[in-house]
Amino acid sequence: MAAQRVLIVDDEPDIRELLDITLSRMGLETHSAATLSEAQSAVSEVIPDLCLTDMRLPDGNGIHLVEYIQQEHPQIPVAMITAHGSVETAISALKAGAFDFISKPIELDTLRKLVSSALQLEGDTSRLDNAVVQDLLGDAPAIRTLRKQIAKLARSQAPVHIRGESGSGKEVVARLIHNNGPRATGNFIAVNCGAIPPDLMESELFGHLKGSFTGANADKPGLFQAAAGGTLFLDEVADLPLPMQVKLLRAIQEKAVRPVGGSEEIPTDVRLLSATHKDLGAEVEAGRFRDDLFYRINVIDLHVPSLRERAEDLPLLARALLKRIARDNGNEQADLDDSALEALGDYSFPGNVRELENILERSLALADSGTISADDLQFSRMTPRNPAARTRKSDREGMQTWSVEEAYGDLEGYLEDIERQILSRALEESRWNKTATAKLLGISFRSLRYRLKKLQLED
Ligand SMILES: Nc1ncnc2c1ncn2[C@@H]1O[C@H](COP(=O)(O)OP(=O)(O)OP(=O)(O)O)[C@@H](O)[C@H]1O
Repeated sequence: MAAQRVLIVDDEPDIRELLDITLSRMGLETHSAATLSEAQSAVSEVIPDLCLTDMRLPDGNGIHLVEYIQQEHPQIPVAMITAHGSVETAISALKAGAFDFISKPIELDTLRKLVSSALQLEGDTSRLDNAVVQDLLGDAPAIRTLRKQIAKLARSQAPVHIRGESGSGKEVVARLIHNNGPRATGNFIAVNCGAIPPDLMESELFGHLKGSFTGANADKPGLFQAAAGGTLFLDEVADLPLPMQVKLLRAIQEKAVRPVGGSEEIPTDVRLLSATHKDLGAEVEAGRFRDDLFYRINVIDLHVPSLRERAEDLPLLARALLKRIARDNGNEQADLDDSALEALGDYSFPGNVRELENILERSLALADSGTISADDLQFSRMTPRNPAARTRKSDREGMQTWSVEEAYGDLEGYLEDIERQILSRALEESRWNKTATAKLLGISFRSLRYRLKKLQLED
């Protein structure tokens, strides 16, 4: 097999030589260029399998080369060589489409790892595209764009922040980025930052040494260590307490973690993906999320559309998910009739695809035959279908606003409708945990139960 080709772009002869020797020892064929214009011609002549470029070149900068390659030969991965500590440059390179960066002075071990992982990216991408279609169901334009972004980002090592409502598929997207990239053979570790008690968080993430606190009976590695060579997915990252945000930022900056009770830092090699259903920018403005951490984890920002934003996908999703559920239950036949599809189309799905799955699972269990009809969906028990027919202005967040005129003739019904919306939103915010919902609304658990029952929101 012909050796893979690497194009080295740097105006310093010493660095070119160092890279040349190291890469040749890895069995690679090297080509070099000292300027931006030389590099652009070499890219078209050599069509390398990888390009390593310095940031500062005598006739331009490396970002231009990244952009040029993205435009002309998007299949070629580019890694940027940056000056020590210049985070801004590294981030601009990643945003422009570089798959990774390495800072000077170049550590040869890091260089070898970077090059090996970049060259593993070569291969049959049609298989990957199929996997993305299968796992991320949908045909709406926003989903098609998302698939393309996933395929591209899977090749990169850049931190990606995934935004989207609860249950919209953020974790599905994170897994696809991991599974289709060079770290696929490593672990994908997902951690829900909102679910770990704050006093255990440091030890969960970074590990602890035996005896470091009561109950620490043995050394325990943390999630960073478990994800080494793979991907760490920080779900609900907005829920990280501020002191923990400082420690996380440090771990990202130093690429090392210090276990609780330890005095030494342990190097880590993880790709960081994160997600939240909150508006992280607004959390920064409100002082609840550190802007320096935001800047580090939000290098690339992906938006997963809510089910409402892609209503045209509903029939396809419902049928495919139902098939999956039926198969898992040992049933071969399952379908939805037109009345069921119409009823689903009328519903707003605050819990998105997860809620759709739950509704279908419950309906299939209730249906007399393998075909689900509108009655089996039992929407009357849980959704305000009739009151929701009132059309009202929506505010920025999609929460409805009230108007006096609309209450005329049915004040009780109107107030109930508003209360129902508030409860649905609070339930969603608290991920359907009723204790947390009651706390959020400042009412007792009993009172919440009573209201859910009264408003037929109980499932
Ligand atoms: N496009 C999709 N195609 C197929 N299944 C999907 C899709 N989107 C979501 N799902 C399914 O919906 C459920 C919820 O998805 P996921 O856990 O990824 O959502 P999430 O946005 O991470 O939720 P949360 O904010 O609650 O963590 C999962 O069972 C997932 O398989």
